[in-house]
Amino acid sequence: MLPGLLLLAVILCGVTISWYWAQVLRWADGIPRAVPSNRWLGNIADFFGKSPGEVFLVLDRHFRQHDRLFTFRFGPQVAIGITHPELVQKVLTHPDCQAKPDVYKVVRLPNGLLAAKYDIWKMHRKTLNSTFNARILESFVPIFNDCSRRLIGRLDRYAQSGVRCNILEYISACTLEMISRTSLGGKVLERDGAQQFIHNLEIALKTIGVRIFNILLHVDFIYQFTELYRNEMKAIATCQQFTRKIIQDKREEIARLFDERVGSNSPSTSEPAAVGETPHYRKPQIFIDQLMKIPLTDPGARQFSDDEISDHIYTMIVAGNETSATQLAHTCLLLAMHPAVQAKAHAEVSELLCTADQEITTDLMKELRYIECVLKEAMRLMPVAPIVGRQNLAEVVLDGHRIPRGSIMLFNFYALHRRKDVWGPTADEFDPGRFLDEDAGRMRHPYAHLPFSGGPRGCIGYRYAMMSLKTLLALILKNYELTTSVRYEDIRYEYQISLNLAFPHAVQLRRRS
Ligand code: HEM
Repeated sequence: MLPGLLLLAVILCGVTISWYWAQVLRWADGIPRAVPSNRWLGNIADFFGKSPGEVFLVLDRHFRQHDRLFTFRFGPQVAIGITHPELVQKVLTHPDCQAKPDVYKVVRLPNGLLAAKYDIWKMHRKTLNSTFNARILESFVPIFNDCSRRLIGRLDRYAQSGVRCNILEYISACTLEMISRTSLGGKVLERDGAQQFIHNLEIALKTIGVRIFNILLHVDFIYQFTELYRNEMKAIATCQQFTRKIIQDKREEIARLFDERVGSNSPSTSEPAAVGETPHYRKPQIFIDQLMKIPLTDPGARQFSDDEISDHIYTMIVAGNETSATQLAHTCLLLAMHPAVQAKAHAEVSELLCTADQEITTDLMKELRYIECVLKEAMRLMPVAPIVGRQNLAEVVLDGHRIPRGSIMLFNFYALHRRKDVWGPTADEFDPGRFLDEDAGRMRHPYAHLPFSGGPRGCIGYRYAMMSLKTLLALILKNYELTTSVRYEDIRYEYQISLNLAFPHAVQLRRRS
């Protein structure tokens, strides 16, 4: 009798839950579904037990199979894949779709732009936009040049020995130096504890990459019992000790400068030139200084706390270093695989740069048009941040479907960048020339090429990235010819914190005379 009643209770529960799910998810019924999909589990089987690289391939397949939008189901949780440039634009620019899904919390920087909740993000983004203006970025040009030259020096031993080199390792060290110097100051890597800081930063970044692809580790209760968690906490504590000291020193320095200035009434060398003079900063406008001076330069803005400053600095490092380094390493590999394109890019650099040690100024960067096309094309084919997510804070209507508040929307820029209806039959080929064709550019949908995402929550550092990467690529090509034995058709991906390769970026370097 009792087992019979229990069975009946289980069946009733199952039917009730099933009915309830069906009611809750009714809004999604008219939207095409990713298949195969199980009635109860949805698409979980498609993702379960797969490596991050395999998850990426599954996502790519689903996004390519749907022209406009579709749903994934993970049990009762629904995510909407947005595939058509028109809808991508609508969502990314929609004022009610600027929040991020919960998964971003693994970044652990609640005040940083990348992962902040909508209200915090809105307030901070408005203030931080000014710290990336054209004049401030121009003040970083000497740092971009200096770091790029140091990279060229470090690569020289590979050119001399002819040994293959994993160019990503060297580029990563260089972009970390750039971002550290522009966000924390010129001498930051000479401070006590700098090597430990770099080492622990790498641990913290790798942890984000591991955790983000393991759904079980998203549950804080489970994660806190793992060794990964303990290592992450130790790494974060060491990094924070390092930056806290810098913040403290900076606060004292700024207070001292302010007192001196009030006393002597003299202008600071780091202030912009007076009206009528060339608008140009005489020394790099370091990010941490900008954050601390905000209440001085904008009396309406409130002062950031130490925690907020720390989160903003780490966010710039997390969002800016690995992405820039990996993107440039992909570009170098693509150029090594395509000698004719490399020759054309080198010809442009040779024409514009008379000597190997000529400074790459902002004016010169504007003239490096083909180099820009090469970078854009590499970002199209191998975008390092291909999957991003948004959550809507109010109902939105997409293609006539009412998407309820709190839904998760996913974008796959890798699939978007290879749509044949946008990019033509050669969509999978590496052809930077397609960005030179202005007519074709005008015809193309503005949201068909989104390596930096788009809308108000797109990358704040895209101009910084383009300037630093142009400088690096121009100097690499001026000094070296790149070759590789890796074939374009053999490219396989691994997904870490960014879209990486399943094998090293192995290139051979030959010094150009
Ligand atoms: C090739 C280099 C880069 C690529 C491909 C890239 C790409 C992206 C993408 C796709 C997003 C949107 C992420 C999302 O919505 O989840 C993003 C956001 C962001 N990026 Fe970049 N990025 C690059 C370099 C940089 C640099 C150099 C910095 C800083 C110096 C930076 C700082 C940020 C920040 C702070 C955000 C969050 C913006 C917000 O939510 O308001 N990025 N980036």
